[in-house]
Amino acid sequence: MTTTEESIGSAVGTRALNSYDDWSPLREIVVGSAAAYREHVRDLSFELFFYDNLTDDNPNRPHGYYPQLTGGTGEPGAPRREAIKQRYVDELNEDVEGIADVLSGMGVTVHRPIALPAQRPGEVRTPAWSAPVLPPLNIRDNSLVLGDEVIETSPMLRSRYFETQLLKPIFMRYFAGGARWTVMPRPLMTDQSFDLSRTLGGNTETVSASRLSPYDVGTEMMIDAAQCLRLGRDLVVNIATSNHALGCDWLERHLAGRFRVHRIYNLTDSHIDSCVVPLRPGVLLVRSAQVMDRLPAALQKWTTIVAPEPDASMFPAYDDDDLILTSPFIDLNVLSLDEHTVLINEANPELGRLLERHGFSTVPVRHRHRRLFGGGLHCFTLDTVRDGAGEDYLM
Ligand SMILES: NC(=[NH2+])NCCC[C@H](N)C(=O)O
Repeated sequence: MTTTEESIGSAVGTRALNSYDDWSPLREIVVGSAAAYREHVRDLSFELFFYDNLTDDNPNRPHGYYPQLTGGTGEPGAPRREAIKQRYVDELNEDVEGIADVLSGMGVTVHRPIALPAQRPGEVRTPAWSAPVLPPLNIRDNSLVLGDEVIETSPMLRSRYFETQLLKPIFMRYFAGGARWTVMPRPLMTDQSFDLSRTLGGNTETVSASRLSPYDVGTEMMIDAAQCLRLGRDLVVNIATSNHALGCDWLERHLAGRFRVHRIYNLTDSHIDSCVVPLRPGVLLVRSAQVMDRLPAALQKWTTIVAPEPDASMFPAYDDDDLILTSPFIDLNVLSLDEHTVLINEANPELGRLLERHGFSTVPVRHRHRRLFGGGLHCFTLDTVRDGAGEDYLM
């Protein structure tokens, strides 16, 4: 049954929060919501977060000026806003709802975030800045479920600063059922909070124009849950900036004695799940064989399945003014229902055949615009209950 409205405070119908890995039998999951998606707001945090995609994945757009740290046209600091075609939003909604139905049809309890109201999606406001709210679509990014605990991670995008508030009824229910519930320190997130070193040089201009604010405190911790690979009692964390490193310091101290944290550096700009996804103990789906060189030694012994080379024909054709926000490797961002069954994008049958050759069953689902909305099947889902425990898989 798809639960659209949670009865606040009641734990009835919800098992205890328990999710340590990406592969053990899935019982409960949150599926994101794209309702009221309208536009991209090109503020500093957006430009930095999508820097690699903006420069690498939009070949037909002029990209000599990313990131545009001055805030673009108009009043200094006012970010450029770019509308997203309504057809894409409608098709995305159709696909996400279809996937929620597939999951509940397979006996998984599906929870949904509070959907943004279409007419008044609202603003995020802090003393230092404001930004339009982004819908809670890629909910993998800001909530890290580690066993019986959910950690709301320190966000990196201003428009997502309070995204986890939209998961509140769900977290309240797990809390009522005994879960630990933790919020990482929230950054002040002024321009000066960001480590710009990855994005300096090359195509970058006007870095000196990043603005001063009375709320500047220097570099702050900012890290996404989607930078972490969950492997029972081990956590592999991808670090590409000093913002991430501070976030990882926090995670390591918070989890000491319960989980082992392994740092890896610059596997990718941030999220790890279009580079490597574990399919079962001992088996990793990877973007390329080189990914293995950056993983902890114990993981290098695991078998790898290298995802098929992406092919443009697997994606819809987009116009030059459609912003592409993922790499073409996004289809390896699969969701496992158990150690043998993997939800995959139906547009990538080659991946399906490859997984089947390795003994997996696949469930193909439609998700057309994953490149426009920054995430695949793993990104817009958050598994809250699986059977697995905090085992040591890295012995
Ligand atoms: N959890 C996520 N939102 N993951 C999406 C990762 C996409 C990745 N940045 C890419 O361009 O391939």
